[in-house]
Amino acid sequence: MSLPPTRHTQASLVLLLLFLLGSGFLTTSLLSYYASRDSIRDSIINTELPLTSDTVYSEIQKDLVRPILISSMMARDTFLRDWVLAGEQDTAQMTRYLREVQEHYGAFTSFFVSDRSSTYYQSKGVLKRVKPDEPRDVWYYRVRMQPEPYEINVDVDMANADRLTIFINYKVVDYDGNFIGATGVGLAVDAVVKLIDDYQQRYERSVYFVDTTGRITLTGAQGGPQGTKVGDSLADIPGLSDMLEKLPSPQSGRFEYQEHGREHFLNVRYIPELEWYLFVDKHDKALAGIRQGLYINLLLCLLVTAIVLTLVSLAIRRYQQRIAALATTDVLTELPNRRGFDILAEQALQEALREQSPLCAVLLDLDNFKLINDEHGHLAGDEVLQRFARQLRDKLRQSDILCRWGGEEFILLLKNTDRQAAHDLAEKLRQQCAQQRYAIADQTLQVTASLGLSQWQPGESLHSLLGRTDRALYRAKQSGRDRVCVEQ
Ligand SMILES: Nc1nc2c(ncn2[C@@H]2O[C@H](COP(=O)(O)OP(=O)(O)OP(=O)(O)O)[C@@H](O)[C@H]2O)c(=O)[nH]1
Repeated sequence: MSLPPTRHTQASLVLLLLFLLGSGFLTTSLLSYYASRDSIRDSIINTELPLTSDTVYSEIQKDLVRPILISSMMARDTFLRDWVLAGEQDTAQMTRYLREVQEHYGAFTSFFVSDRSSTYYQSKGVLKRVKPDEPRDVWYYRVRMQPEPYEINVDVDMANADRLTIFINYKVVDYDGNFIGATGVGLAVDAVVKLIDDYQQRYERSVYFVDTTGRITLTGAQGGPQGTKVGDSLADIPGLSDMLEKLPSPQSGRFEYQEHGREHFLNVRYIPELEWYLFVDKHDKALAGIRQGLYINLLLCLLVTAIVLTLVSLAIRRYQQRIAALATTDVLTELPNRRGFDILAEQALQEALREQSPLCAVLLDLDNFKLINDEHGHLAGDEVLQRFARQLRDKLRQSDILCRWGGEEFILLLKNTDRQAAHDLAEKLRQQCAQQRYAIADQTLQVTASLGLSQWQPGESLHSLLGRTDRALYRAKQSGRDRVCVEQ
C-alpha cells in the first residue's frame, strides 16, 4: 500500500496549482486588457481625434473663406477707392456702403480705416481714429507694413461688446498701387465655438486653439482644458506643462501625457491661416473602464483560484484521511491493524507515563482456529472473526485499545488498569468467549481463547511489553489453552 502524501507534497501541489491557475488567469486577463486597450487607444489616436480635428478645421475654413472673398471684393471696389481719393467727403456714403456689405453678406461687422485721415469707419458711422500707440490699433499698422494683401486676425471687436471675432484685414491700394487704407469684414467665431462645445459635451473631449507661444486663443463657451480661459498659458495646465517642457513650443502631431494619473491623448494640428494650433484632447475614460474591467476580471480569477484551491485542498485532505484510515484499519474486522496499534500504543504509553497510571497489555488468540477453517471453510472462519471482534469491542471501555494483531490474534491495551483488574477482565472475556455460540449457515460454532497478560512497567518499551505479553500467551497455549496467564 502506498503511503499518503505528506504535508510537504500537498503544499507543493497547491502551490503548483496556484502558480498554474494564477499565471494562466493573469496572462489571459492581461492579454485581453492590453488588446482592448491598444485597440481603443488606436481608435482614439488614429481615428477619433484626427476626425474631430478635420471637422473643426473645415468649419474654421468655412468661416474664413467667405469673409476673405468679401473683403477682397471690398478692397477692389471702385466706389470705396474713388471715395477715398475724392477726400472722404460724405461719411454717410461710406457708412451706407459698409452697412450694405454687412447686411447683404450677413457679416458681423464691416470696416474701413483710411490711411490719410486715420479714421475708422464702420456701418454705424465713424468709430474712432486709429493711433500708432494704441494697443488695439496695432493690427492696422501691422497690415499697413506687411507685403501680403491681407491678414486674418482673431480679436475682440470693440464695436460689438468685445465679442471674439475673425477679422479679415485687407489692404486697399489706389489705382497706382499706393496704400490708402484697410478694409474688410469681421465674423463672430460663434459657429466654431458652438462646434467646440458640441464636441466637448457629446464626445467628452477638449477642443481648443493655442497660439505659437503656447497661449490659449479660443475655447468652447465653458473654457478650455480643466476650465482654463482664453489667454492662459499651456504651461499653467497640469500635465500639459510637463509636455511643454519636452516641446517648448506647440507642434503638430499625436501626443500622450498624464494628468493626475489620467492618461490623455492629444492631437495637435497647425492652422496656417490663423497661425494657431488646434488641440483635440481626450482623456482615458474608456481606458479607465477597461482597467476597471481588468480589476474585476482579476478579482474573479482570484475568487475562482481560491475556490479551486480550497476544493483541491479539501479533496487532498479527505484522500489523505481515507488513505491513512485504510493503512491503519483491518478490512475484515474494521479494528485498527498493527500499524494503527503502533500509533495508538505509543500515545497510550506516553499518557501512562505522564499520568503515572497503570497500563496492561492482553494478547488474545483463538484456540485451534485452523480447525474451524478446515472444517467449515474460510468464509465461516472470517464470519467468526468478524463477530468475535465486534462482541469484544462491545465489552470494552471506550478508552481501551483493541487491535487485530494478525490472523486470529487480537491485542488489548487497558489504560488506567492494574494487573488484577486486567486479569479479572481477561478472565471475563475468556469465559464469555467460551460461552459464545456462532450460528453460521446451518451450523453452530464455538471457539475458546487463550490470553496472555502483562502489566507495563514505567519506562518499559512497547517492544518489551509485547514480548512479555507474548510469553504469557505462549504459556497459556502450552498449558492447555482456554485460559489466562499473567507474565510477572
Ligand atoms: N478464515 C480466516 N482464517 C484466518 C485468518 N487469519 C488467519 N487465519 C487462520 O487461522 C489459523 C491459525 O492457525 P494456527 O496458527 O495453526 O493456530 P490455531 O489453529 O488457532 O491453533 P492455536 O493458535 O495453536 O490454538 C490458520 O489456519 C490461518 O489460516 C482470517 O483472516 N480468516
